[in-house]
Amino acid sequence: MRIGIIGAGALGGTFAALLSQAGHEVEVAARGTVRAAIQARGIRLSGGFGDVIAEVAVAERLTVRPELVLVCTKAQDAEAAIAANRERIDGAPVVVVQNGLEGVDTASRLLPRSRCFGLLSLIAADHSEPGVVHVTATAESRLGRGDGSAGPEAVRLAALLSDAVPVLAIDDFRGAQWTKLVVNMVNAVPAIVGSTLGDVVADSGLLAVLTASMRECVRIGIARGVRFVALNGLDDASLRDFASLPLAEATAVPSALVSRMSWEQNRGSTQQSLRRGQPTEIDYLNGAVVREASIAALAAPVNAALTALVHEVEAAGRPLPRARVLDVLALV
Ligand SMILES: NC(=O)C1=CN([C@@H]2O[C@H](COP(=O)(O)OP(=O)(O)OC[C@H]3O[C@@H](n4cnc5c(N)ncnc54)[C@H](OP(=O)(O)O)[C@@H]3O)[C@@H](O)[C@H]2O)C=CC1
Ligand SMILES: CC(C)(CO)C(=O)C(=O)O
Repeated sequence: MRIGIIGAGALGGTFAALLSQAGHEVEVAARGTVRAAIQARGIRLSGGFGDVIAEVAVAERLTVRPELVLVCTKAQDAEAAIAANRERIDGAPVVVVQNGLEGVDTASRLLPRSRCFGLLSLIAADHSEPGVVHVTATAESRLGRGDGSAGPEAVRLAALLSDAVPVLAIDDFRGAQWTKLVVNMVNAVPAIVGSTLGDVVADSGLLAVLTASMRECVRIGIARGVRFVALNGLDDASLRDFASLPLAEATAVPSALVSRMSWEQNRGSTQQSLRRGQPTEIDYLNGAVVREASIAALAAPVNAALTALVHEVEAAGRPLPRARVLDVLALV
C-alpha cells in the first residue's frame, strides 16, 4: 500500500522504517536536517523492534497521493503540517499519531473528505539525531475515533498498521485519550528538571508534584464526564479511587506506573523537544487539563504552574532547579 507519513521523528521514523520493511511503499514528508539525513542515509531504527535501515522516499511535502496517511508531528505542528499537504491527502484515510485530546478533531476539520482516526502510541522512542530513532518500549498502541464503537475501518487500519507495530482498534477512543492524558502527566516534571522518570519517582518531593498533576487531571476528567478506558494498567475504577486519595498515598500510582512500564530511563517526548532546543507540546498536555478545567468552571492550578515552568525551560534553554518544581506543592 502507498503510505504517506508526515513528520519523521521518533514515532514517524519508527512507523516509516517498519512499514517500509513490511513491504509498503512509504513516502515521508520531513524538513530541514531530518529530510537531509533521511535522503543521505535512510531511517536508522534500533531497539525494541530490532535494527532496521530503511531507504524511504522523502520530500518537504508528500509528492504521491497516498492510500493511507499517518500524521506524526507534535500537536503544535499538526495543523500547519496537514495544511501543507492538504491537496495530496484530503480524501485518504488519516491516522493522527498524537498525545493530547485534539489531534483527530484538528485533522477532521482540515480534511473534510477524509475519515480521520487517532492512534495513542504505547511505544516509546527517542529521536536522538536526525533520521536516527531508538525504540525503548513496544507495548500495543490503540486506534479509534470519537466515543462510539471502533467500527470496521478502525479494525482494518489497526490490522494494517500491525504490519509494523502492535495496534488494537478500540471503542470509546475519547475515554482512552483521557487515560493517556493522565499518563502523560509523567512528561512535565522530568522535562523541567532535566532528569529521567526513574530519578523523579525516587525523589519524594518531585513525585508528589507529579502525583498532584495526575490527580488534578483525573479530577477534571471526572468533572467533564469522562469514563477512563483501560490503558497502561490504569482503568476507570482505579483512577476514580486515585482521585480521592490523600497525596501521600496517591504517589504509589505514578510510581507503580513507571515501574510497570519499565520507564525508569525514559525522559518522555517533552524533554526530547527541549533537548533539541524545540518548542514542546505542553499546551496540549498539561495545558489541555487547564482548558478542560475552565470549561467545567474549575481551576487546575498545578497543571497551569507546570505548563508555565515548561515554557520557562523553553525560554531559558536549560532545566530549572528542583526547588522551582517543589514550589508547586503550595498550590495543592
Ligand atoms: N516519542 C515518544 O516516545 C512518544 C511520542 N508520543 C506522541 O507522538 C507524537 C509525535 O511525537 P514524536 O514522534 O516524539 O515527535 P518528534 O518531535 O520526534 O517528531 C515530530 C517530527 O515532525 C516534524 N514536523 C513538524 N512539522 C512538520 C511539517 N510541517 N512537515 C514535516 N515534518 C514536520 C518535526 O520536524 P522538525 O524537527 O523539523 O520540527 C519532527 O521531526 C506527539 O504527540 C507525542 O506526544 C506518544 C507516545 C510516545
Ligand atoms: C507515555 C510516554 C511518556 C512514553 O514515553 C509518552 O507518551 C511520551 O513520551 O510522550
